[in-house]
Amino acid sequence: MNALLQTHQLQLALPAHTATNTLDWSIQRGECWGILGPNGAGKTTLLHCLAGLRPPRQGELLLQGQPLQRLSVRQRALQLGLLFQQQQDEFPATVLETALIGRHPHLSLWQNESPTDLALAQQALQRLDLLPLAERRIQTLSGGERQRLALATLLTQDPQLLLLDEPTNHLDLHHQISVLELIQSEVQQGKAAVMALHDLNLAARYCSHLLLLYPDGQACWGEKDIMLHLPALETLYQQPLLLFQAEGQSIFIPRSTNG
Ligand SMILES: Nc1ncnc2c1ncn2[C@@H]1O[C@H](COP(=O)(O)OP(=O)(O)OP(=O)(O)O)[C@@H](O)[C@H]1O
Repeated sequence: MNALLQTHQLQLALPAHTATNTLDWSIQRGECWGILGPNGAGKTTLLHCLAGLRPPRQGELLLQGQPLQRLSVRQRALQLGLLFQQQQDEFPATVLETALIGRHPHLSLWQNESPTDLALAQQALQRLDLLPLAERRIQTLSGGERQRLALATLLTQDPQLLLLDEPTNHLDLHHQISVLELIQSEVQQGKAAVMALHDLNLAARYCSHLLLLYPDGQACWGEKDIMLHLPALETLYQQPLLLFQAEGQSIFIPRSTNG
């Protein structure tokens, strides 16, 4: 079976990425990948590269076996969707209108949204606890509500591969868990997700696989249980950590660096 996304000999076009290693990575249906690394390591750049928004320094990306660069923007958007780290709201629109943008790749140029498109957007808003706000202007939303709307728009788009840049940004504890469980349930239905995360404990709990990205461009990747190696994580973050087990989960706590 084809991987949803494959990279061959990939290197990101970042000046700090001086390592000669290349990324030969394969993302299969049913996998939930976490990208871990310190600020500036290149997690966002990697996600943008996987989405076809930034060319790599070298290498090739295959989306369901097709070279990504040869696919049109619409063909890409039918197969993958990207949640940006920050949302840009330049035009006035309601919550429902914004969720419906997710249907645009599925419509021809002058085609209006159908009742099915509307139902998909409403279902996505419902899953993100936003249906009561459907007619609200997006400029009036709180940070967490706006983040949940971005996720609802992505669910309305319904791509096979979800690329998520810090999906728990701005979310309270309850919504962090509900959003990650929602992503997990999408993956269990045969999609795949790749998400940049800063919370090691959420990554340990919700990801099946991890990619550790170092500031010089070195990377290692594999199944979560192999990658959650304390010394490797301490080197990655340049931060001593304590490791506990609770209810079968690994819990990482940063140690004080003040002696
Ligand atoms: N357009 C740009 N011009 C110059 N430098 C850039 C540009 N975009 C990204 N960078 C630099 O590339 C590096 C990687 O940025 P990126 O946003 O991918 O990191 P990140 O791992 O996602 O970081 P964070 O955890 O802080 O979100 C950073 O040092 C950043 O300053």
